[in-house]
Amino acid sequence: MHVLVNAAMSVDGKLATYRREQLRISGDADFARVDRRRAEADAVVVGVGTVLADDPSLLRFDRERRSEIETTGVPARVVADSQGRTPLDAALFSGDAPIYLLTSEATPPERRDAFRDAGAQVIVAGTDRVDLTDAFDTLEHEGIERLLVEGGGELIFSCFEANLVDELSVYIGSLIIGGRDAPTLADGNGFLGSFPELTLRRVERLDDGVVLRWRVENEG
Ligand SMILES: NC(=O)C1=CN([C@@H]2O[C@H](COP(=O)(O)OP(=O)(O)OC[C@H]3O[C@@H](n4cnc5c(N)ncnc54)[C@H](OP(=O)(O)O)[C@@H]3O)[C@@H](O)[C@H]2O)C=CC1
Ligand SMILES: Nc1nc(O)c(N)c(N[C@@H]2O[C@H](COP(=O)(O)O)[C@@H](O)[C@H]2O)n1
Repeated sequence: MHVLVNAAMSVDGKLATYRREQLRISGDADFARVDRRRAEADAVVVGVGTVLADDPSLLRFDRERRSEIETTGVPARVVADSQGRTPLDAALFSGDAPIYLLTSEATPPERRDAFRDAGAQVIVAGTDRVDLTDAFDTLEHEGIERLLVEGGGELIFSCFEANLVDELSVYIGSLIIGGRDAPTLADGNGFLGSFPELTLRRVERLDDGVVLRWRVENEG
């Protein structure tokens, strides 16, 4: 499986304000670039924090790009949600794209059934928190080869921590958001001593910002 993390952040590294409300950081050209990345993906994944904050549908993608790469259908939508906090009326449950709920044993069986009834395929990996390595393996067995991780900061950190990321692209918008409690590109507990190693591959000016793309030098 190839895992690309893509997000938009301010100059000071924030994904949103301290209120954790959805914020438009990308300009039109960058949103068009994101649509192309989604079109190239088999699935797009977000954390439940993003679902609760943004209620994304994740259905926007460049259909022409998708047909150019001869991929049919709609990219699947995936949520990492250890305790089953995703609302059953979330926008993710609308539309035809397949939905995967990655969860843990902490979600009661009846709640898992409710997600199935709402149309999701439920993947249980981990005891208290989603074990992303196991969950991504299961997605791969389901035929997902190209996975786009959109955030937020907690999920992105965990993907790096589990050594699951192959590429990172970040749009840096020309604004300062500030706030010690605002989500950043990689939150979690933070690394100490051993940091993920990145190689800068591309720098592109877009809208009033810049897109940077790195390859991640994974261990092993
Ligand atoms: N600018 C941008 O490009 C983007 C911005 N955002 C913004 O980011 C903010 C949300 O980010 P954030 O609060 O970090 O939330 P996330 O979307 O990263 O979701 C985090 C939650 O996911 C659940 N989760 C399940 N398994 C794992 C795991 N293994 N590792 C980490 N998390 C896991 C956890 O909740 P639980 O334990 O209950 O399962 C956790 O609290 C919003 O403000 C949103 O607008 C989001 C995406 C892109
Ligand atoms: N690339 C990017 N730039 C921004 O400025 C953003 N706010 C986001 N947010 C992500 O897009 C999701 C919403 O997508 P849809 O409206 O459903 O198409 C949101 O949940 C974040 O993951 N991304």
